[in-house]
Amino acid sequence: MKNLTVEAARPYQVHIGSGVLAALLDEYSEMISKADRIAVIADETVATLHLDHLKAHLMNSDKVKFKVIPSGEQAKSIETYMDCQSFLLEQGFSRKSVILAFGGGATGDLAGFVASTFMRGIPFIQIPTTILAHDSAVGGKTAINHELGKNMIGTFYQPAAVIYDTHFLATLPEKEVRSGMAEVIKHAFISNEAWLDELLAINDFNKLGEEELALHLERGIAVKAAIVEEDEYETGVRKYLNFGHTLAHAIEAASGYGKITHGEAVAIGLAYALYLSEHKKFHQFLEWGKATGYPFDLLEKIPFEKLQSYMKKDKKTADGLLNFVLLHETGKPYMETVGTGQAEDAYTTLCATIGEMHI
Ligand SMILES: NC(=O)c1ccc[n+]([C@@H]2O[C@H](COP(=O)([O-])OP(=O)(O)OC[C@H]3O[C@@H](n4cnc5c(N)ncnc54)[C@H](O)[C@@H]3O)[C@@H](O)[C@H]2O)c1
Ligand SMILES: O=C(O)C(=O)C[C@@H](O)[C@H](O)[C@H](O)COP(=O)(O)O
Ligand SMILES: [Zn+2]
Repeated sequence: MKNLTVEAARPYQVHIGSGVLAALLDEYSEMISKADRIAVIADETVATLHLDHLKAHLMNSDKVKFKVIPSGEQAKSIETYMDCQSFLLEQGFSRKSVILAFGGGATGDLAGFVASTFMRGIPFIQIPTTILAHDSAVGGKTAINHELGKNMIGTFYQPAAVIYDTHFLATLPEKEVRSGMAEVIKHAFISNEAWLDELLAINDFNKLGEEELALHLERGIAVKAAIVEEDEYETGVRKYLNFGHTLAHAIEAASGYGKITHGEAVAIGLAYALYLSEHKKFHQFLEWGKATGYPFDLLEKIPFEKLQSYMKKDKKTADGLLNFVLLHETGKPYMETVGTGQAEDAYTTLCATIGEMHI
């Protein structure tokens, strides 16, 4: 098992390894057993596949209550948020209670937001179950979506711990593996060329061994943790973690939340940002995306005007100007304001390139 401390204002540990859940629940048993109530918030799919396993290692007590929420982006709705708050109130939760977020990034973002606002904040532990959640479970961004923009309502609220048992990843469908690997390669692009080259050499995610995957997740977590430690509240360098996201979030909102996975949208956003950066690996990244099955062709199905209206509401936008994370080179991100004309030209060229490459 690997352990990493995130030195945020309130430091916490990220534990990662295969089959580590039981030992770690034991490690946090004092915090959990001291709570007057414990809510396990799990999405439907994860509950069906893995809740029995979690239950087997959790204390068997009436204090533990289970709240099953819809799978995917539907979890990040105001309705699910209010449903969870009502559940906590009805079940007698108090300021001495704890929440366990059991699922992928959608569950973690929702449960974190619930925890950060219930009675002005109670502790929560992230128990992530997706590859993508190596990113979402660390760093303390919580959120729900608004029809006008992704993650528009949320807080910065760090978890008390992250218990990442990679055993759960075995049941992920291929689409979700692909989605998660987009955030892994994002972390590589903003940090390390040699690691990036290793990832670009993968042409079939099915061939990724468990140990190899765990190594990539650990590297991604280390990159994220270092940036969060430097800039927890995103006044500066934390924006670099948003590489590819200005367009990605616009695609997710414009196509309807959940129609395309977050990671698939991020992959398209990365291609766009690489083009704008005139990055030497732009074409290589498109080839990699083609081999590994990212749906780049979805981009041309959404008119630029629609994307632009969402991008103008991006959290990095100021005074109506589009601000993108770009790369001088791998590992050297910077912020750049891009004019509407240039943004539209880049969209048109990217769509044409994707068309020519038949992806
Ligand atoms: N807070 C952050 O810093 C941050 C970072 C990145 C992404 N995000 C957010 O995270 C969300 C995406 O996270 P995600 O990709 O984990 O999505 P998700 O939570 O929607 O999970 C994806 C799908 O996989 C299923 N699933 C989860 N674990 C499974 C398992 N072990 N086996 C089989 N199926 C499983 C889920 O039920 C869901 O249908 C987005 O909303 C994104 O905005 C947040
Ligand atoms: O942790 C961060 O900071 C990130 O930007 C990580 C992103 O991968 C993630 O999708 C995040 O939720 C985006 O945040 P937002 O502030 O742009 O909504
Ligand atoms: Zn993301």
